[in-house]
Amino acid sequence: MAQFSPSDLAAHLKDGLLSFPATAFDQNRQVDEDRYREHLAWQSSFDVAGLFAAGGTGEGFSLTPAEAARVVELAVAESRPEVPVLASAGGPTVQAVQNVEDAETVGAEGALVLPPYLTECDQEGLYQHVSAICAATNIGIIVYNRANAVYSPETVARLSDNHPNFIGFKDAIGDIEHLTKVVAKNGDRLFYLGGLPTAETYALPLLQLGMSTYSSAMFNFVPEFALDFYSDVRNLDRAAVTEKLNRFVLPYGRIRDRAKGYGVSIVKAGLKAIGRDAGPVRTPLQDLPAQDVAELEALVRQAGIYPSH
Ligand SMILES: O=C([O-])C(=O)C[C@H](O)[C@@H](O)C(=O)[O-]
Repeated sequence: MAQFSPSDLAAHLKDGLLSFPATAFDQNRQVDEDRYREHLAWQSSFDVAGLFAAGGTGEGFSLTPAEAARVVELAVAESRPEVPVLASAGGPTVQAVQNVEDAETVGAEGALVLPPYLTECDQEGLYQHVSAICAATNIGIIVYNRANAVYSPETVARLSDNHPNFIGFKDAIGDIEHLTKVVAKNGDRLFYLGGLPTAETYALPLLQLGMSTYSSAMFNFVPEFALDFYSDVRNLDRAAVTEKLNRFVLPYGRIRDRAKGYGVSIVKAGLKAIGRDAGPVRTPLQDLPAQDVAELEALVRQAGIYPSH
């Protein structure tokens, strides 16, 4: 049974940093439960507002529904009670509905709707897809505006009007005009989170648009730095944000840009670099070669942001 009502969950998440933990795999690319438990316990020991298990960085798109349910269950078991766990809902509508039903059963407080795989979709179809997901559960639902799932301001408003448990809008498109319209139309009824690859890069300008938080993939391996960065953003400390962008975030982005999909793979490389190996990624992603991992490790050390424990 969820401890947070959907509206309490939104209020809780909107003013803290959000973690998207990597899912640990063993060398056969099967979920490594022990390592995942260890990673989750470590992630939740920091002052983070929520843990999105089996999200994008958690390779939720590469998990079977049964694996996703188990990963969320493990996350719920390992997370501190004050840190809510959210699941993901992906693929076709029947699977996404299954994902949220499973998530609620294992104790998740909410779920993020990932874009459906492969097909194009228009507003009515997206509305019906998310409506079915919202109707299948009592936990809070957030949509992820990305790839083939671009929600118009009107579709977002329709979901808000018809589903009290629809609580949030996450963006990875970065279209300022679109975001302005979504926020202007939906206001405080929802909370808004940034989800572009390496969300820190955009955090300060997007705050002005109403996105008070974001999903930090790098929180996986440099949690203290990620929390300091978030605090600088919320304090509107432009000088401190710029210094941290130059010291780590932008050079990190240059390694990330070497191949498609590295936005996720580089997180596992980062975990390897700090001695908390979470194993390989699953295809279609590819792991970073050893020389890139070494470069990332050197960057973390030079930046002085190796985790303290
Ligand atoms: O679902 C996810 O893992 C994401 O939201 C993508 C990343 O967390 C992105 O925001 C990032 O790379 O910082």
